[in-house]
Amino acid sequence: MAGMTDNPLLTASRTPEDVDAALRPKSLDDFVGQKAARENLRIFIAAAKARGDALDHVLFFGPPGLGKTTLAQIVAREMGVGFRATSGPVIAKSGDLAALLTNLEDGDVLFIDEIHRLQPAVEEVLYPAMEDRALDLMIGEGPSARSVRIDLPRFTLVGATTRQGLLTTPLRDRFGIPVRLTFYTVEELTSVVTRAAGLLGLAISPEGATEVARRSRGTPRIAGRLLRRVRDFAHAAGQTQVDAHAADSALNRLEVDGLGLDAMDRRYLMMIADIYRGGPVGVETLAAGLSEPRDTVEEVIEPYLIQLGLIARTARGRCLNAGGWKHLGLNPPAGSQDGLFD
Ligand SMILES: Nc1ncnc2c1ncn2[C@@H]1O[C@H](COP(=O)(O)OP(=O)(O)OP(=O)(O)O)[C@@H](O)[C@H]1O
Ligand SMILES: [Mg+2]
Repeated sequence: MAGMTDNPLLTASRTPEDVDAALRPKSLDDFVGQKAARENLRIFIAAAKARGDALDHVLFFGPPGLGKTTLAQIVAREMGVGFRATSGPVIAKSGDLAALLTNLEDGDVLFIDEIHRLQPAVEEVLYPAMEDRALDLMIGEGPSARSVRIDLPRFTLVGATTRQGLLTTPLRDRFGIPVRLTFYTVEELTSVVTRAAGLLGLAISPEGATEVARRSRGTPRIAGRLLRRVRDFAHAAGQTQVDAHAADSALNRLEVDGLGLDAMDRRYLMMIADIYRGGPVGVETLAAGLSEPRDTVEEVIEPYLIQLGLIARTARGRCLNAGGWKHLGLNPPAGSQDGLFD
């Protein structure tokens, strides 16, 4: 499993993943929120264990930072099996995947992050592996070439993706347990923040925890990051406990507004409001204007703004909703798409 990175004391330089690892829940009981997904997984895991079988293949999908990697690790731990991790872009050739598969031990979880980015030739190796626990290898070349089928150990493929829509149908269909992760409620994030503060040894009042939760974009990873920065400001100010006021002033200094939107979110909203009079405007145009890849705009920026109802994705492009104008403190122009005549 994650092994060394689980212990922050053993890692000198911390990548963002290591920082995440310190706060990662280790069991389904520790995992806050996503109640339906959690309870279903609990049942499927118990049933597979009772049958003495591997768990069916699981696909986690949803915006970044909601707990896909965390849940993949928890699945392996709750099943009591080994955890091997890789990611779509890292597997260059079908031979690499074949090697990974043949080296699995009975029951192992093979985690493929960013599974929508697998090469087509690599993906084809997965089909028989997932369906029949078999690998089809070509031996020899030319007219004498023949295909040999090799049996694989029982295993569970756990895939994660921020873009379920980019998965091919044959791949998507081979996951018996698709799990959609959704943004967390403020209440759930308050638990996440309180738990994380405990792990960080930081004293925080319930109101302080709620303030951080409210402004974390529905995302545990952001809650963890903001909490660390709030802790830094509190230390600098010599405060021993973070209360609502301390959290609020720290978050203001981080330019995180009352809805949890950051500078990039506001630039995005301002661009639609200011330059495109509320839209509709195409996502490519917005991405170019923000100097951000289109993927980032669609996967990271937009989902939460849509969830808040500030913008809408329409066939002709993105539009600012009444709530979006209001959040910017602006009035929609007369005759705009939204609000006045709807
Ligand atoms: N339900 C939860 N309770 C507490 N902490 C959580 C929860 N879900 C996620 N976290 C924390 O949020 C951080 C990000 O989680 P994780 O890495 O699993 O997200 P992800 O969905 O895999 O993101 P990405 O799409 O970027 O890979 C981790 O530090 C993890 O500990
Ligand atoms: Mg992840």
